[in-house]
Amino acid sequence: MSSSSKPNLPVTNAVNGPPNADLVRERGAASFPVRDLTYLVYGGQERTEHLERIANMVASDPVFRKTDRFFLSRTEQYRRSLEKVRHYKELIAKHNLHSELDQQDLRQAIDEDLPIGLHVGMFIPTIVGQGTDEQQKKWLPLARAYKIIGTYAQTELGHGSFIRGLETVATYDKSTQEFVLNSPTLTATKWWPGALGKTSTHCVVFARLVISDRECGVHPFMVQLRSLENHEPLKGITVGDIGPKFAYETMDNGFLRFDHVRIPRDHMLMRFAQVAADGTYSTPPHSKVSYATMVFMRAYIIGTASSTLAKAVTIAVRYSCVRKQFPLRSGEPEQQILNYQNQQAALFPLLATAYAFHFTGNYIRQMYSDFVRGMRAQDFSVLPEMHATSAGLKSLTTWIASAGIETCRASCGGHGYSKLSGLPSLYANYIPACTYEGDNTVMCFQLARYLLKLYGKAQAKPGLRLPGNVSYLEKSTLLDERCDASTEELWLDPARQLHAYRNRALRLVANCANRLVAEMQKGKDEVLAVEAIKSDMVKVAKAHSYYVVLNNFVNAIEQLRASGTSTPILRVLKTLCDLFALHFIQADLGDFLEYGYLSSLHTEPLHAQIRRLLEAIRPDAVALVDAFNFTDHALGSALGVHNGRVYETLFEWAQQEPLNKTQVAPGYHEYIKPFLLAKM
Ligand SMILES: CC(C)(COP(=O)(O)OP(=O)(O)OC[C@H]1O[C@@H](n2cnc3c(N)ncnc32)[C@H](O)[C@@H]1OP(=O)(O)O)[C@@H](O)C(=O)NCCC(=O)NCCSC(=O)CCCCCCCCCCCCCCC(=O)O
Ligand SMILES: Cc1cc2nc3c(=O)[nH]c(=O)nc-3n(C[C@H](O)[C@H](O)[C@H](O)COP(=O)(O)OP(=O)(O)OC[C@H]3O[C@@H](n4cnc5c(N)ncnc54)[C@H](O)[C@@H]3O)c2cc1C
Repeated sequence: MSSSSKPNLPVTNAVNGPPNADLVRERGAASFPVRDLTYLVYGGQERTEHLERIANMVASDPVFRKTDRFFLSRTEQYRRSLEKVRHYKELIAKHNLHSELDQQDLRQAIDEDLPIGLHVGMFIPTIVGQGTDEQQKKWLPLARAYKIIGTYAQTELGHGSFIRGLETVATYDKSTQEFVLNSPTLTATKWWPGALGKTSTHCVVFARLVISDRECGVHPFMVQLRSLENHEPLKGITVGDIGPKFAYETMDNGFLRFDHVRIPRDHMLMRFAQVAADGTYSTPPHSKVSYATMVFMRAYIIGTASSTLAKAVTIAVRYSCVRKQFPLRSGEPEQQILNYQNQQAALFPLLATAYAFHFTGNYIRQMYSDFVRGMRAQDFSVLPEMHATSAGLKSLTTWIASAGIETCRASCGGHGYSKLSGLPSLYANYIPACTYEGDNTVMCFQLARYLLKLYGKAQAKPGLRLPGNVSYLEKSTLLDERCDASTEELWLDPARQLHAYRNRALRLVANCANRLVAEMQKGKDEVLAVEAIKSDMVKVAKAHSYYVVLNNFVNAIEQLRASGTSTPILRVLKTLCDLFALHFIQADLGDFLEYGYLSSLHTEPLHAQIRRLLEAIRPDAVALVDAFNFTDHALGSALGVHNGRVYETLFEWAQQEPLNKTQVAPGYHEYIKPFLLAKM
């Protein structure tokens, strides 16, 4: 079956001409209507078409071009991203894109780490989440109109993960009703906040509140950094860019120091904790409520893992259909490299994962909006589950997506190493997601700690009912159960797949809990006992998060079946879900073998079934990446162009290399000529 209708996307940046014949053939052979899968991914036909209109507008606008980015200096890249911000604002006005969703769609289509990312992603959400109604009334209209530009300044030179260790101080001065912000040490310098260095006029600063020598913990404060007239830093403020990074060149990550800077009392964001004029402090209803913006951002990051990985896979799969190496037998035509099993084994599990993470993103969005609804009604009961689940999923998804991009790059051979493939910058710009918004390992401890607590409670109180995704912790009898998937067919049963993931997670939690007790029996207190099981805690968090991802994928397919989704789409999603489930068992086989859950009786059919799934996906591979519907602009890759004119595009883009501006190399006269022409 061919696609039901053609995607309405322009082929920008790629070299025009007849499309690559192999890609055309692959597209014609898809077993499902590609367009319908696109609608499913983006939430329906109307929404897809709306996104396409915005994507087309961006892709055809020269201000948003990306093809020159590799040839610009850091400063030029920063300037270009500011130019894009200005143009983004012009387009909002010109096309009446005043809703938040429209603006988000436009930013996503621009597809660059713009220096307003923190403004919309953390500054505004912190005002919304932590500001009183009056504070919101004062700052939100200014922020939304970009009359002020803000960021989120929490991390310091000396501390990032350990928030309670932050050193910036906000001392309340009752006599003037002001807070005095100060950076008492070098390590108190704010360091890393995006757009802090050169762009922001304001920021939310996290500082330890001190009232009459009493420490009241870390709280958020609104601080103006730069003049709104001439952008000069205000008195007492030292601010600048932190210098070269692994990538992320368009973003001015910054440093910031305060020398006794005074701000009015109503500049502390006081929705949950308050300081009265006389210095009376009212504690927040939950001690971690001021961390809520981070939870929001982690949920957002989980949502973007799918699209980022999907981009890398789209590039690698399309290229692998165009690229040919070796005939199988002499005299035969050369093979598309995607026909090789090893290439499929590298790329198809990542394709399956990109779809799996799509449903994880939907799940966490839903969980987050339930949590916000609760918070508005002063109900913080969901916070621990929300925090733990998002911390674990943020870690698992960003780790897999980062490693996956690199796998895609390596799968493109030499051309993958060219920046023109788009993959090196995709990787370099994405990997900090494993660090920012909570170092992944540190985040895993949070989830593991939550699971260990619940497991302990369930052990102590048989019959206790735990919430959905963690309810397996109640069932210690599960530990005695073994896998019974002794045929290839049985491995396709979602109940058996989920059983394996649940069993592994429970085993690791139980094992960790036992080790904790054993360490304490050896004489360690709880703190030191936890230190002795930390690497196991990371495994626990990952195992649980894998289970959550698979459970959501399985549930999503069931819901789609119930809502009448067509058989060809259900079939292909089920194949992807199976591959996701079986691949990650294969990848962590040791976990399952170690406790005798699996034996070679099960592993042989497991491996065989995975090979069959790779074969089943092969004819649909191009259609499955096409369904993500990326424009050439979004991919920014000569290897991933929709029309498959890979070599033509690579050749043309390489001509832009500044070294090619002259036939004779710069430096020839000084450095090459002397030895070439030297007498022997
Ligand atoms: C969690 C910590 C590691 C530890 O915190 P503490 O030391 O304070 O706590 P304890 O370990 O003692 O735990 C006590 C207790 O509290 C629980 N807890 C902890 N945190 C939370 C929480 N958040 N919610 C609920 N509960 C919490 C904990 O579990 C314990 O419970 P029990 O006692 O019951 O066991 C903490 O210190 C921490 O979070 N550290 C990590 C620091 C961090 O994440 N920093 C982030 C800085 S900001 C940043 O990095 C920004 C990066 C942004 C990068 C740019 C992104 C791209 C821009 C995109 C823009 C998107 C725009 C949006 C889209 C668009 O519109 O375009
Ligand atoms: C590109 C980028 C953008 C950023 N943007 C912002 C921003 O806008 N605003 C902002 O405030 N911050 C920002 N940050 C900072 C970021 O949030 C922190 O770097 C991050 O939270 C990690 O903290 P850290 O640097 O202190 O790491 P560290 O905690 O020093 O981690 C170093 C190592 O120590 C390990 N470790 C730490 N604690 C423990 C422990 N208790 N037990 C065992 N191991 C441990 C970690 O696992 C890691 O391997 C950004 C960072 C980057 C890279």
